[in-house]
Amino acid sequence: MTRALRLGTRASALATSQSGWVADQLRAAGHEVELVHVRTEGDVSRASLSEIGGTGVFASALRDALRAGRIDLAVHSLKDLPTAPEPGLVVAAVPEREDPRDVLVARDGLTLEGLPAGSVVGTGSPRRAAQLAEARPDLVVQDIRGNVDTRIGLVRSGELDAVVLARAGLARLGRLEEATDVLPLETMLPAPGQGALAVECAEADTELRTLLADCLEHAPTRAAVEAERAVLARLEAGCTAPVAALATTAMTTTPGTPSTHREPVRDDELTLTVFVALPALQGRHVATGSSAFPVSLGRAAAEHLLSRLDPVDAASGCPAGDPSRGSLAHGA
Ligand SMILES: NCc1[nH]cc(CCC(=O)O)c1CC(=O)O
Repeated sequence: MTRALRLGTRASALATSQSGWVADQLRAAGHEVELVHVRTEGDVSRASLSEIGGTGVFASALRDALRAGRIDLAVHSLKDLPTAPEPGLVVAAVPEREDPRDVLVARDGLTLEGLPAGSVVGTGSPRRAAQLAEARPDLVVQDIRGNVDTRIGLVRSGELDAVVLARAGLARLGRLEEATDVLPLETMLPAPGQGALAVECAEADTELRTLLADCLEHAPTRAAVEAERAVLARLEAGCTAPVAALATTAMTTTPGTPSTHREPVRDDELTLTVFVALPALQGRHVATGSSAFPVSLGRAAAEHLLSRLDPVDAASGCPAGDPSRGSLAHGA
């Protein structure tokens, strides 16, 4: 294939770095790649993620550009991608995932344990807020928005004592040394898909799909994120809730993996840990299954958690009396 590939990217530092990495991989395989900047509502709006539609705000403009044929491929943070399949488009490749853990960026090099009671920790993510409240009920969690630079700036300016960020994002920005603590998985389970990228193109572009899969696909990561996203797809129907999920195979071993997350020894086995903090359903669940059927594993884990709900409300996936509606705000 000799055509020059137009790779659509958001202008943010994180998006540019992720897209640049994918472009470099493709160029190393001998393909010509041009970066095309696309503006999205998620970059422009100062409103909270749930106010501007929750999931998908970062992806929609790139998807419009793909459908219009203005670009050939787009790179998304997998955790920002809605779970519903997008008609006409396909995730042609899921590259090998970065370390999926969250980190703390705190004043004075403090760790989560070292933060004094009453310290103010910023996050815009209900998933992170729920787990912080569990680990350190004596901290004050403050809702924040903005890109990685803005969020770290709130610590540097003294407005906040700390922020929680994805380690992968800092790594991609070359700012990992600013992390003051890597949060263990038993304290802070990441968002489904965290640390992984999705490379999307037109479903009909079979030539490009093959090229992207050959250059970029990492099968163990694909299986893991499919299991994680199947949990999300089953639980997000109708309620705004903090959901964390991480699946690993022997080939995606994460440092600091807790003993509750039984690390599989076989490549064809997937271990999935799920954390949910609905008002009526708090808990963790660990399941193991074949990596050949990741969606079944994820769905079964979600069903197991839902079976703990009141049977009347289990059908909607929402706890009794939960007034919240709309898509799940798992964007960060
Ligand atoms: N919610 C925004 C977002 N989307 C992807 C990343 C980081 C990279 C990744 O997790 O893949 C971040 C920043 C963060 O959560 O700290």
